[in-house]
Amino acid sequence: MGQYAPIWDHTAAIEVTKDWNGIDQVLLRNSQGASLRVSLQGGQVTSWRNDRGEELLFNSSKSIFKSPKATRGGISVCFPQYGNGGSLEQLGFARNKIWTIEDDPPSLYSYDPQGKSFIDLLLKPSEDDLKFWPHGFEFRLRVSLASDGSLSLISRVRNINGKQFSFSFAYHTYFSVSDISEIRIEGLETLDYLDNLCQKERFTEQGDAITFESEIDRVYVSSPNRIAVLDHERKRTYLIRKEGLPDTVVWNPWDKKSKAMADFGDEEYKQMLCVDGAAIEKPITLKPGEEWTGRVELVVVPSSFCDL
Ligand SMILES: O=P(O)(O)OC[C@H]1O[C@@H](O)[C@H](O)[C@@H](O)[C@@H]1O
Repeated sequence: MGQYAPIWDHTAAIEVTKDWNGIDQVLLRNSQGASLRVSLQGGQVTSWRNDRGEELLFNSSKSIFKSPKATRGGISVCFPQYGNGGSLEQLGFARNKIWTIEDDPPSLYSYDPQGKSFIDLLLKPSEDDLKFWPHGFEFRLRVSLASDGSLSLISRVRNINGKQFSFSFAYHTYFSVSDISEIRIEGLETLDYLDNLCQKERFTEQGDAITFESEIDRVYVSSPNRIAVLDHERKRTYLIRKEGLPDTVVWNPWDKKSKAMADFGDEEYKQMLCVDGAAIEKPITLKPGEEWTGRVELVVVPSSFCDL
């Protein structure tokens, strides 16, 4: 295993290979042996491993690996729609498109690349996309792996249209957990949420942490920028730090009775939990020439070090 290198040559830590559909996927590694893999199919992060090689993201064993759809698991970028309330496919088209690698993107304000390996991806609408969503945009996604193994995603959406447009957004993140009934989420207590299981009715969270004993599908609105997912059995806590993303989606389908999900095993709900940094309640509006940035950083710490 490599030594800690304060200045990590990120280009040396990147490998591009083909997946089984012949689509490029990028493997990022850090000097400690952690890794992450991102596919040009959807810009989806399909794997994130710590320095012991343990997978931190859930991927369904029944995922249908057939382009052009996002697979069930990992982290997918939901844009320009979240949910199935709009005219587009559920969770938007960005995750079902082929992205390109951008070698020299416009520089990122306040980004410190030291010790990180990263890749820049770009999505522009095709003529076909413009028929369904007639707004010119450039979507830049930087996926980074830091020397401590943390993962960050930075999205930049620029309006290159003559008119303003609005969109909603989420990093749809399937965490791998030991057993959903043992998991707690801290940081969302006392907040209002829109309950997707009750036609988006608004409720206020009453518990002092979120725990799971049945299906949950909620959008916590105006949530804090730091949230913790505690997995006692694995003695591991996921810290979610977000910026530019006011909401947090929490979803576990439980025994999937309410949904027909062919790409999901009967018992797999026990090993997954989606917690998504998002902008849903109030869509983002961009005037011509404006750019929006939404960032999330995922850090894993031993449970005893959890500090929001
Ligand atoms: O099947 P996907 O695209 O991974 O998304 C599944 C779910 O994602 C959740 O975040 C939504 O709130 C659910 O309503 C939805 O069904």
